[in-house]
Amino acid sequence: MLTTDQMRAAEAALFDTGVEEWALMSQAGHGAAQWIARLAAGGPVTVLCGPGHNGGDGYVAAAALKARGLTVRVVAPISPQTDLARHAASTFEGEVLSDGEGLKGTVFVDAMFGIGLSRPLSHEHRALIRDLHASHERAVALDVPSGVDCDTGDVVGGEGDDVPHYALTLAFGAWKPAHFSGPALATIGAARLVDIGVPDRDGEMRLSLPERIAPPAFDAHKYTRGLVAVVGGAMAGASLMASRAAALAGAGYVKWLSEHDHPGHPPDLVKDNAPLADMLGDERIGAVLIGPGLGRDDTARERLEAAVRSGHPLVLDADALVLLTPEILAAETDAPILLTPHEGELSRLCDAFDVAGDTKRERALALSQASGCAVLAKGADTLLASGADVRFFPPASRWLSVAGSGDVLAGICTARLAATGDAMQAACEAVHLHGRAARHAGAGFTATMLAEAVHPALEDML
Ligand SMILES: NC(=O)C1=CN([C@@H]2O[C@H](COP(=O)(O)OP(=O)(O)OC[C@H]3O[C@@H](n4cnc5c(N)ncnc54)[C@H](O)[C@@H]3O)[C@@H](O)[C@H]2O)[C@@H](O)CC1
Ligand SMILES: [K+]
Repeated sequence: MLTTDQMRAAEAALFDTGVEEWALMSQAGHGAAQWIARLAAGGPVTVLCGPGHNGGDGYVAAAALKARGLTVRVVAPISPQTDLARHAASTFEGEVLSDGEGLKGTVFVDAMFGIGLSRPLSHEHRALIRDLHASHERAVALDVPSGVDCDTGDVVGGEGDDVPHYALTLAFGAWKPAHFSGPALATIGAARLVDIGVPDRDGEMRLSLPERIAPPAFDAHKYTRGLVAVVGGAMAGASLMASRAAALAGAGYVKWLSEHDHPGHPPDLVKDNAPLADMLGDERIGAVLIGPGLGRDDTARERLEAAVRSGHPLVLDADALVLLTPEILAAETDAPILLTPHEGELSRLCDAFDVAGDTKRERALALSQASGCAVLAKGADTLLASGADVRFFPPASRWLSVAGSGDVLAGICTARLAATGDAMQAACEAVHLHGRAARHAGAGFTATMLAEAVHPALEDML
């Protein structure tokens, strides 16, 4: 995944090796045409071409679609402004209109602006896009929906609903942050990457895709598979649900360290209510979760301090994130710590650690660097920051926006942390397991149902 500046640098590096600009544009346009042809299924296509190279890609796609025998019209409210874009336009031998008056068709292709967008869309351009969107059955955006800032996913000078919804967005050469984060997520639709020959380097920002989870080793026993300790608090239900999710996410043994009882306590979950510091002294513990249902009073703070002092790998969620301060973390050892804040908790933590950022990515990175912890910033556009690295995730089921969903995720994170010993790997595996579990749980599920669905999700990922 590349920012606009990194994308331009990657292209420049390719040109330095002798690759022609036209070769890139040609690959982008032809690659796009293949996708558009599928969506058009023989129906008419209208391509809205802008003045720059995004428009150039549009002309190339239009010519390729026409060569396939489709009816293709180009709408170009601004003529091409560079030699390359003019050359691309010259390859399209069909009808070029200056407005979209009365046009109807199957697919509307938005090739107005890409990474070169430099100011808000004019009212005329916004209206043109809206009208073409309405008069076609499906819409495809080339690189990004026009009007979206590639680096942030913000709508430049507008709100999320100023940009219509696209069935498909075709990213050229590399993902941009806008494809997986920010308000643009509501408009992007399915995102697909079109290869234009930009090499895949091991960059700091990447899209995380599900990888196989390692099954237990042949000589595994419950402790080597991961002993998870879930610290409970005043509201026992939340930590109980997290314990259940941890157990189904592959932990060998889950201990519920709770002073309170709960009627839903299953027989296969060991509960221990000896003094917390004693219980956390168990060397065999692979990872500790604290936060769900913890409470925010002095007792809760003492339990959090004991968990941090224990030196075990940690997942801090919910109330633990409300209580956390740099002073509490000062007791930290070298053990990995994963913070799992939602947007409100992330803001609070940024205040507590005295860091700031314009975007969620920048805030999560700043918090990770200030705290030394990995930061899994949850939400519709979940992302993970660790040191300088950022991982984005494909969008998950919207039904995950239910109370207790975060407790389940925290439980899964802790099981994976106990199994892998690596906060970044654990968080990536957990996000995919959580998303997969939501698919198994279907629609309108509760958090308890989601926790149970972690079981078939794990099987999918083996
Ligand atoms: N360099 C290349 O050869 C390649 C370029 N590619 C395509 O080229 C795009 C980037 O091309 P450009 O750098 O030309 O940028 P764009 O085509 O995104 O837009 C730049 C043009 O739009 C104008 N503009 C920007 N914002 C405007 C606004 N709000 N209202 C009116 N005019 C506005 C600028 O003055 C400029 O003429 C990528 O998104 C991608 O689609 C890729 O296909 C890869 C290859
Ligand atoms: K576009």
